[in-house]
Order: sequence, then structure tokens, then C-alpha cells
Amino acid sequence: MRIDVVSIFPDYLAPLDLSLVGKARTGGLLDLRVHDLRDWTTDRHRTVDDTPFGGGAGMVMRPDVWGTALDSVLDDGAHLLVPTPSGAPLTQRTAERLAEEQHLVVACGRYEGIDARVAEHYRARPGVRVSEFSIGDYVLNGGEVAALVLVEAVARLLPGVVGNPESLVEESHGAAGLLEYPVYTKPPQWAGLDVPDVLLSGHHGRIARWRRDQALRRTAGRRPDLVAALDVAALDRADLAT
Ligand SMILES: CN1CCC[C@H](Cn2ccc3ccc(-c4n[nH]c(N)c4C#N)cc32)C1
Repeated sequence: MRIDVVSIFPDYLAPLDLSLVGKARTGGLLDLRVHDLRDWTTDRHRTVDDTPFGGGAGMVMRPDVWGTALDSVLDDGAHLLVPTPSGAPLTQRTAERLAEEQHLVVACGRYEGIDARVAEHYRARPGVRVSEFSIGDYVLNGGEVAALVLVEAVARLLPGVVGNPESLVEESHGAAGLLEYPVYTKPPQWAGLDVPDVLLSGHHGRIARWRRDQALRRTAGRRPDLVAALDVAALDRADLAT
């Protein structure tokens, strides 16, 4: 998979040189390219923004500079992803679908955002898909943090990136849409607190049922919105597997 990220703060994406994503890059599993939007400016001040039509506070990112940049990195079949507070929520299902694709391009806006004609223009481009997404209901200063989130959420799903692929099945928002169960390790007593006895029993069936029960309780207690969307069939399959 190839992922291009375009930003006026390319150093914001430096963490993608580290850990699993960094190893995926050096191992050839992920072709990640980070670009400085200002490389596509033509004036001596390397201007990327201007005042908003219709007035209002702040500045808007220019469509011409973004157009030159995206024409340079987009190819047929690419998926243009634009982080924005007004975008569709980025979910695990979205990450799973994106991990199946060949070429993602993330356009990181700043200021008050990118001129709306940029997304409109590329939606009309045959062979290019455009998705505006959000990583949560809070306002950030730009799209770079969202790009970090998206790249990590997608990269970890690529074959060979995570050491134990089984761990991808059980995790939060996994196959059945449940939150994760609580995890414990040594020492067995800490700060006057014990590890649940069932986890020390060695009875795998009971442990699996306890974990699913804990995941259900957590999901119902913390994310009642997810309960309505629970994939009961996947839950039953999980039960049958224990
Ligand atoms: C006051 N203004 C309001 C409009 C957006 C301005 C900052 N900004 C410019 C580009 C840009 C891209 C994403 C996000 C963002 N914020 N929250 C999220 N979940 C996001 C995501 N994905 C924020 C952004 C700040």
C-alpha cells in the first residue's frame, strides 16, 4: 500500500518513522510519503492561504496550491482522504476498508480549512474517490493529528505489520463490535488488589466467557450507542469458538 500525506507541517508526521509503522515502512510493507504543501507554491513567500470570501475570521487554504499538489500525488484509483471536523466518523470498519486499498492520499488542512472546491473538483475526477472524515467531536488546529490516527489505524491492519494477527481479532471494536475486556499481568497482588480468580484457573472456556461478559458489560456501560449495532451473529460465533 502507498499512502501520501500532504501538509504544511510535514515534521508533524515524524512519529510515523517509529514503532510498527516505521518497521512497516523499512520492511517494504508500507510506502508512506510525506510532502510539504509549500513545495507546490510559486511565490517567494510560499503562500498557501488567503482571506475567506464572504468575510469571517481566519484564513482559508488556497485551491490552486492544493490542486497542483494533489495533481502531483494522486493517480487513478487513489482515494483522497480529507480530515475535517465536519467529516464522517473514522471507525474501525472504515480503517478495515481502507486497508484493502492500494493508494491513499491524505490532505491535511490548517487555518479554517481547505477551499471547498478542492474536494468538489476531485469528486468529479474519474478514478478518484474523495472522503471527508473526522477523528472525533472536538476541534483540532489542523488535519495532521487525524492523519497520524488514520495511518496507524490502517497500517496496523496490513498483513505482516502486527506480529500476532490473532490480536487484531479480539481487540476493541473488533469483529463483534465490543469494547476490550480488562487485562492483567504479574504480580498477582498489587496495591492490595488481586487478579480475578478465573484468569488464574487455566480453564480456557471459562476465561473466554468471562472476557466476553466483561466486554459486554463495558460496552453497555460506556458505549450504549455500540450496543444497538452489536453483531450478535459474530458474538455467537465467538461463543462457539470457546
Ligand atoms: C476553528 N476552526 C474550525 C474549522 C477547523 C479548523 C482547524 N482545522 C483546519 C483543518 C482541519 C482538519 C481537521 C480538523 C479536526 N478537528 N477536529 C477533528 N476531529 C478534526 C479532524 N479530522 C481541524 C482542522 C479550526
